[in-house]
Amino acid sequence: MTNGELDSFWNFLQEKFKKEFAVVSFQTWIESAKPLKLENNNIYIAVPSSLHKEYWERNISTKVVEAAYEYSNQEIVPIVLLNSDVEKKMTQPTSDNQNKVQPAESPLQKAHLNSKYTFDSFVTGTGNQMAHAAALVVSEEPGTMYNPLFIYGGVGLGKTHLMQAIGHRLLDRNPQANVKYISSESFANDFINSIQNRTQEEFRNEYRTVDLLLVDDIQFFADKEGTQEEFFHTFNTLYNTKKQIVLTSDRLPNEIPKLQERLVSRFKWGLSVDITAPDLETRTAILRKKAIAENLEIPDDALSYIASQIDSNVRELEGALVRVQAYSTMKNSDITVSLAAEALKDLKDAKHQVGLSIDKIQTVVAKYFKISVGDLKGKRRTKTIVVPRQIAMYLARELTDSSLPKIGQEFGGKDHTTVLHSCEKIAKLLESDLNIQHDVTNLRGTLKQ
Ligand SMILES: Nc1ncnc2c1ncn2[C@@H]1O[C@H](COP(=O)(O)OP(=O)(O)OP(=O)(O)O)[C@@H](O)[C@H]1O
Repeated sequence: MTNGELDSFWNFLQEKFKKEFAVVSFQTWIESAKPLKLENNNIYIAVPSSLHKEYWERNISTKVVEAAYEYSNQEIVPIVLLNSDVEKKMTQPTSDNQNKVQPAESPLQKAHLNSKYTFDSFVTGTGNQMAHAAALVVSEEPGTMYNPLFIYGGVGLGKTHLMQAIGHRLLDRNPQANVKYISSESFANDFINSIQNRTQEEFRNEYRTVDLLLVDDIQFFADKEGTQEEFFHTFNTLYNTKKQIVLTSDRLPNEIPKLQERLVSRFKWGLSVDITAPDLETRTAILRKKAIAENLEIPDDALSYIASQIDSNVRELEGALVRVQAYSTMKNSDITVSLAAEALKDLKDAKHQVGLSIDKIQTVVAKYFKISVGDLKGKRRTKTIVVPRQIAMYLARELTDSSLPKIGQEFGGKDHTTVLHSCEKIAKLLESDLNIQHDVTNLRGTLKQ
């Protein structure tokens, strides 16, 4: 597809969605969006608010990929932008477009920090007070008091947010500081690439000269011998030059399987703090802050109701808020407790589907991916089997009440931490990977029939 065909593709899309969406939804989400351009198999789409952006990314993007395929047999992936960002870009003075020098990366881009994850937007309460206090100290006196700072706890409880807040604070105080945020998986990939491309010297320079190194989800170092070896040397260099290291994990260092003893002991040199699930008051405060940031008008009793429904994961809590907001737009009515209850009903129903067994999930997933149930339960680690296995575990967690050990047992006697890792992995991929979103949506649909 070329840019010349953009308009007719957009018309095609509109006609298609008109049939699929209710009138109010169509007017709210689709009509307000504008196609900007096609480039490198991406279609750039501008939307009016961050709520629209979230809604598009969760619910519409996959449909656009499907429609594009139907229209042109091509894989076109949408990139959703905010109108305000697009306008800002357009009003920025441009001198000579032809010979334009690429603007230097901002310190935030260079550090790979999410602009939303600051101390200001972080709500403290029982469960995260100690971690918050430690993070503040580290951001003010990096490399001295608690090195490394090790933040651990369950999924979606704010570890990444807090770790990045340290990076923001350091850059606020010293914009020249060399801050680097990276997930442990990207660190491992960078390292492997550096071996393949013979660029180990650059790799080392990049990681061993930072002022603050933030490594997220360090539990994924388990089993990666070479990466652990490399990280050991990175750690030593930074530590010896009094540079700050902050690590997160879903568990304590000594509970991470196959983590070298010398790393375990180093990770314990500083301070380990945990984050536990927030209580109702904190959850309500988090929702209130998010609602204010998004300019949403939601009465306090509705906020408390939403907070009372999701008790263990702040990421899911934020998702519930978006869901309620989308539902109120669709119904064209204000948010009240009863509207919130209606909006979240499906979510609860999904968790308690009568008769849905792990067995059934395995059968459906195996059929969908054209592999056997034995493959799902087995130990083979090829990608074509590992991803379906992780998706099946994720769905078993989402759609049944089975505990992690029970799910592990049903998948050929796997450890509960393997199940946890799989669920987290898929939850993360669902945020960005359109193929996975597509597969999981299809499978949920089939399982609900
Ligand atoms: N105390 C809090 N105040 C405000 N927002 C929060 C808080 N805790 C979590 N969040 C929000 O919840 C979402 C999930 O948080 P985050 O990604 O930091 O979790 P995590 O513990 O790193 O999860 P994972 O284990 O999946 O890596 C983010 O959008 C974050 O901003």
